[in-house]
Amino acid sequence: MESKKIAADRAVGSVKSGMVVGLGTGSTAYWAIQAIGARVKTGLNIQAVATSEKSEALARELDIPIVPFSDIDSIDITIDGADEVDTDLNAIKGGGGALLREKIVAAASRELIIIADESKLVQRLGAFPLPVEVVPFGIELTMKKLAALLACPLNLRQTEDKLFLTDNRNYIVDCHLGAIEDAVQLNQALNMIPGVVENGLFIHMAAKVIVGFNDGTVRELTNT
Ligand SMILES: O=C[C@H](O)[C@H](O)[C@H](O)COP(=O)(O)O
Repeated sequence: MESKKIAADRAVGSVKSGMVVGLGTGSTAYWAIQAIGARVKTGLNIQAVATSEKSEALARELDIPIVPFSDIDSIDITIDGADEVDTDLNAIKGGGGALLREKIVAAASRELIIIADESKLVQRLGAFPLPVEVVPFGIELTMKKLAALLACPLNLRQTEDKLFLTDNRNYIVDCHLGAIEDAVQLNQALNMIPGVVENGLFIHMAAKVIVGFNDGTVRELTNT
């Protein structure tokens, strides 16, 4: 918990009054939303958009002003977690199923900051199963296309005895790829399959990765 929180606290230092802020999803983004909430209570004046129903509910509890997308032109900064991140600042996201909304918000953001504890840092992406969001219609056909492309074990995500549903009422297929050779090509190939809405590869999207370590230190990774 502490290493997630220190990364989140460092990232929230970049949030300034007047900004439109994208709120990420997950147990690391939770700490960023808490830190933003604490600053709102002491006068930080921002507008926010959320990447999941859960993060929106948390933000509202903390009195962070959530605005509809129709009220904003762009997003100044988004702070979000990741399931894996490499030293080129590429990431796998979607362990919590929020990848589609997260990618839409990240793509509309001037700056995406990924926050993570040290366990998320990897040399090569792919040990974490890549989440792919698919529409329920024709799921069997879409999974056959995924199997043909990936040739790896696929899991249609379940929670208890039910299929997991995203906030967009879609399914998640977790793809057990192992080390990904060419993430750019894979990202494109996955999104070409009809029925696939989006996948959890965030390639060349993050401007900065902030990593919290168990010894209490924080490291910032940038591409510059
Ligand atoms: O769908 C969930 C998101 O992509 C999360 O940001 C990601 O799974 C990391 O979550 P956590 O910070 O809980 O490990």
